[in-house]
Amino acid sequence: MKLSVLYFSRSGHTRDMAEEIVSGMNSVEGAQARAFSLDSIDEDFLRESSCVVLGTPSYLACMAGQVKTWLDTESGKYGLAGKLGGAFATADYVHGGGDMAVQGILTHFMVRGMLVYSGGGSWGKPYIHLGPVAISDDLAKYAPTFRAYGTRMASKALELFGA
Ligand SMILES: Cc1cc2nc3c(=O)[nH]c(=O)nc-3n(C[C@H](O)[C@H](O)[C@H](O)COP(=O)(O)O)c2cc1C
Repeated sequence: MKLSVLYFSRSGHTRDMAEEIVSGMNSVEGAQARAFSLDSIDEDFLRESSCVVLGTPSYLACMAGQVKTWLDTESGKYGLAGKLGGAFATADYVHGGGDMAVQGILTHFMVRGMLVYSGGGSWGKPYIHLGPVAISDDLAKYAPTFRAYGTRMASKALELFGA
C-alpha cells in the first residue's frame, strides 16, 4: 500500500518532520511511504496512495499560504476522495497556532471527501488529538511522536484498505 506525506517547508523543519512520519509509516509491514515537497510530487504515486498526510509550517496561526494555494488549485487533480487523510504542522511557539494550522488542512480534506483521521486519544500516549505539531527549536524531542503518528496512520490505512 502506498502512502504519501506532502509538505511545504521553507527552512526545513516541516520537511524533517515529514521524514519522521514516513519512517513510522514504513515500519508497518506492507506500507510503502514517501515524502514529497508540494513542488515536486510524484503524481502517479500520490494518485495511487491510500493515505495522504499534508504538513505545513504555522504562519500567523494558520497553514502557510502556499499550502492553502495547493489545496485550492492543485489538490483536486489527485482523486483524494475516499483516501485516509491527516495533517501535521511545525511552529515556533507552543501557543503559536499549530493546531489551527492542522485543523485548517483537515477541514479542506473533508471538503475533498477524505476520511480524516489521527487516532486521537484512542492509541494512548503519545496523545495526538488532531495531528502532531513540533516546536522548531527542539524538533528531536517531537520526532518519536511523529513516528508514532506515521505508524498509526499506516496501520489504519492497512486496516481500511488492505495491502
Ligand atoms: C511568515 C511566517 C509566519 C509565522 N507565523 C508563526 C505563527 O503564527 N506561530 C508560530 O508558532 N510560528 C510561526 N512562524 C514560524 C514557523 O511556523 C516555524 O519556524 C516553522 O517551523 C517553519 O517551518 P519550515 O522550516 O518547514 O519552513 C512563522 C514563520 C513565518 C516565516
